[in-house]
Amino acid sequence: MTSEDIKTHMAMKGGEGPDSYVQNSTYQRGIVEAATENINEAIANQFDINAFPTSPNPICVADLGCSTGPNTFKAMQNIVEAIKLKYISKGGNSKIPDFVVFFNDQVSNDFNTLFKSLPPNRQYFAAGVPGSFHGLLFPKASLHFIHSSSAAHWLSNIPVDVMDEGSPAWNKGRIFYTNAPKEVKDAYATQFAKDMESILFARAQELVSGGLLALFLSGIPDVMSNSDSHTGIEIDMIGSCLMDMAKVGLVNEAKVDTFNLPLYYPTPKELKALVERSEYFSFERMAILKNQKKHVTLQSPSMRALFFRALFEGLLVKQFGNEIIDELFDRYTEKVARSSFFLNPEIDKTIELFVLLKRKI
Ligand SMILES: C[S@@+](CC[C@H](N)C(=O)[O-])C[C@H]1O[C@@H](n2cnc3c(N)ncnc32)[C@H](O)[C@@H]1O
Ligand SMILES: [Mg+2]
Repeated sequence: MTSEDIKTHMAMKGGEGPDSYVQNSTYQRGIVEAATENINEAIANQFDINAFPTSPNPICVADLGCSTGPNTFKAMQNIVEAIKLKYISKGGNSKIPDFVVFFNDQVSNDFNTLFKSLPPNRQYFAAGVPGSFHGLLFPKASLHFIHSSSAAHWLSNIPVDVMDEGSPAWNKGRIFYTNAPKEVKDAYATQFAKDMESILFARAQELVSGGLLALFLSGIPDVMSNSDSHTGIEIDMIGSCLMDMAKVGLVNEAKVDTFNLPLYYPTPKELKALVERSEYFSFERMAILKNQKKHVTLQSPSMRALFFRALFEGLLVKQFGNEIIDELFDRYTEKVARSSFFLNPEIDKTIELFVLLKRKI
């Protein structure tokens, strides 16, 4: 899996069918809902409307890794409403500006589905921006507020060592770093650190002075080993289903060895250290959100299978072909149903991290 493969195959399952992201993203919706309060506070306390010359210039907002909807619409509506409210309450006689919302995702994202379902009564002009958020996406100093939810923990690349048979970080027989040797986890952590640096560098160019960057991403608590993470175990189980299939000749084992998922779950401490390193931003706030939705929305093993299928199908098809996907997720559903963690929600240690950064003057 090269970085080019990731770019072109990572997008969530398009369309609006039963296994699409649109139909299987209530979990991520829970994060957007839990974030509302943090966003409102950030805009009320840290968004300085007097610093931005508006009218006739619009306020520009971007959502990075927006996917196909509908969660992005809810997030963007909330941001626009909160900024408008600020103009009404604090702006004196100044006119409420126009708003432009830029919806960003990888080129392989199903933007047609996104555009078709844009809310008809939206209070903003909408545009799609294709490309990776690890690079520059917008002109210099053109954005006032950048938001990203459930996306910044996706990596741009698989660390080379993880795919190198001669390295101690060679990830044989697994597709993720959960339950892998420490070297695998460390290689993933290094890649995440690099990617975060690229994200911050690019955003620093694009934001106006005083502009805000609000990132929401999945993580694990500070005191915990990665194998305790429920999410990690569940992803690991996709790998173990693939290995079962390799044993009976349904997939090529070498392909499992070289396949690895481009995701990393940082701890709050780790993330804080990385963002504080940036010379362009002041660190405003960090919080841990509680997503109430996982166990409400993913009640059955088959719903969990659909959840992961909507996320990973593109990458899995690229590596293993389309023919194995139904069988893989049938096996996965059975494995989840038999596993003890499924019955015990307490094992789920995944947390949602929020960081708020402000572009320095
Ligand atoms: C789980 S979805 C989240 C979608 C939406 N933000 C939500 O909350 O429902 C993650 C999205 O991030 C996108 N993504 C991941 N890495 C990206 C990158 N480097 N550049 C642009 N989009 C990326 C994926 O394509 C996917 O659509
Ligand atoms: Mg592997």
